[in-house]
Amino acid sequence: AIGKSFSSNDPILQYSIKHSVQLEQVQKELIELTSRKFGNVMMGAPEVVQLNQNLIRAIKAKNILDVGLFTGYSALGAALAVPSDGTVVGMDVYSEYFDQVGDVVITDVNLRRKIKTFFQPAEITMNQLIENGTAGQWDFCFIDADKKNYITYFEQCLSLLRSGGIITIDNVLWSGRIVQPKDEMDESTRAIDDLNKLVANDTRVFVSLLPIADGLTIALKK
Ligand SMILES: C[S@@+](CC[C@H](N)C(=O)[O-])C[C@H]1O[C@@H](n2cnc3c(N)ncnc32)[C@H](O)[C@@H]1O
Repeated sequence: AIGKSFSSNDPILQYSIKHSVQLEQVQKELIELTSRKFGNVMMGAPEVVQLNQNLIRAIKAKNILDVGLFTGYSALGAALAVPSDGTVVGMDVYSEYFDQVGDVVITDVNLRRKIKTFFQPAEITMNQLIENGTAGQWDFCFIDADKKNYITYFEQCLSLLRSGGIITIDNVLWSGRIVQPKDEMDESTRAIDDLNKLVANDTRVFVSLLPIADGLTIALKK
């Protein structure tokens, strides 16, 4: 039953969603406008974003990195879960998606001001955060951008996180393509497989790989 709840009719998955996912009005509006303008293929699954929110609440996270902003669904979830002085750094190479959706539906100023956007390659933004002396000061990081840079993002997030902070990584099962023979994999599949192998053997983190949605890894920094 691997797949996002948006695109799978699996009855057990739909039962799980029906008995757990709770969306605020602003999240429903963001999903609706994203689907209408850009489709929902790139959008984070509600079950993943809500799990992120619950992890954020559990560790009392305040400072969040959102690697792959798109229209803002995962960033909005994080902004709803952090306290009023929390910050969510949203990173994307394109501003159009967020300009046309997140910025339109997130009208509550207290919510909107928590989200800071950086429209350039995420690798550059995170290098700047490291150069600015904020390594070790971030609480939670969601990696959901271009797959070929996943190992780079994992290393940067690990530098930026405090001990006890959490990284979640989306699409680690890549619609099941992850179990193909290595020589049949395309560049993205290979990059995700390389990351999965690295994380599984990484003594700097405690790890879980959950087969929910398109596969989600949870890595807790020791
Ligand atoms: C799967 S979408 C993110 C979905 C989002 N997290 C959500 O919950 O809806 C991936 C995003 O990564 C962005 N992206 C691609 N390459 C990037 C890069 N080098 N740096 C930052 N963002 C990038 C894409 O433009 C796209 O908007």
